[in-house]
Amino acid sequence: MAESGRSAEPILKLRGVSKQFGAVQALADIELDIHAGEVVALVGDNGAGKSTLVKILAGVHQPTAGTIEFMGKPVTLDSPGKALEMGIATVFQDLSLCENLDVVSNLFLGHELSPWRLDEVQMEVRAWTLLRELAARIPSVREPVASLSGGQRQTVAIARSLLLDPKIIMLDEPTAALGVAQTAEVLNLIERVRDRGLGVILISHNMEDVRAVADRIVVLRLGRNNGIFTADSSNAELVSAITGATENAVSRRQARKLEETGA
Ligand SMILES: Nc1ncnc2c1ncn2[C@@H]1O[C@H](COP(=O)(O)OP(=O)(O)OP(=O)(O)O)[C@@H](O)[C@H]1O
Repeated sequence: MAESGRSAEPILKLRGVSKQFGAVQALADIELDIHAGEVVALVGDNGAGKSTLVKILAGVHQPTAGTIEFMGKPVTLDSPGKALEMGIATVFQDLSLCENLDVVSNLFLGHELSPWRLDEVQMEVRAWTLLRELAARIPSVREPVASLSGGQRQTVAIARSLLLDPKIIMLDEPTAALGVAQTAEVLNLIERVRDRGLGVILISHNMEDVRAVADRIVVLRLGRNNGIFTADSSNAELVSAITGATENAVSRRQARKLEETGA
């Protein structure tokens, strides 16, 4: 649970954040810190409150209680535009890409460099530069998005968010439905985004992916914080924090292994 000796103030700090939908308490008393240059995985079972938390940070939902501080100041994220403007970008699972448009057009959709005279060359150069910096494997920026793989689409969606120069990027299940190679591509990309100094919030059900890139793993259970872990934590510890059960298939397998090795 230690914060690995980090001295810098978090970019994003949530304290006592709660959200009620009528009689349903979706989130209760949530604490979350996100620092520059770290990947924080947000994990939890179905209904744990991950989506609700993401939507609060994306300005879609307003919390019913609690405070959100961004760069040391209390803020109100009362619309998606406000969150983006402040520097919190979200890549939702649907990616919101235009299939028939090419990569450059998708990257600059809605924020073309010059609204009066679209400078195609400038946009293309900027697109290439960014994708090269991210070591993204996109065959051509003039390729329509429809012909790209799942991993490449995720890359385009992430790159598009980066053009707004955010401080925090939230990725909602970025590797869901991706194959092994494409997943590796997206995980590499997440590391590059972290190396650019952004705080990354990764929502994922896949513990292997989470362990591969996350600096900290924040577990939510039934709308509450249920522990903060690192990639070194055992699978059994994580599973029991997620499910609330200390006795489960993973812990039994682990106990058997320990017995066999005599450790
Ligand atoms: N708009 C809403 N109206 C009423 N209840 C809601 C609403 N959104 C979420 N909830 C409830 O809040 C709780 C948390 O849901 P949430 O979708 O945030 O969980 P989750 O961790 O994202 O789950 P999943 O992995 O299934 O998406 C659930 O009990 C859910 O039914």
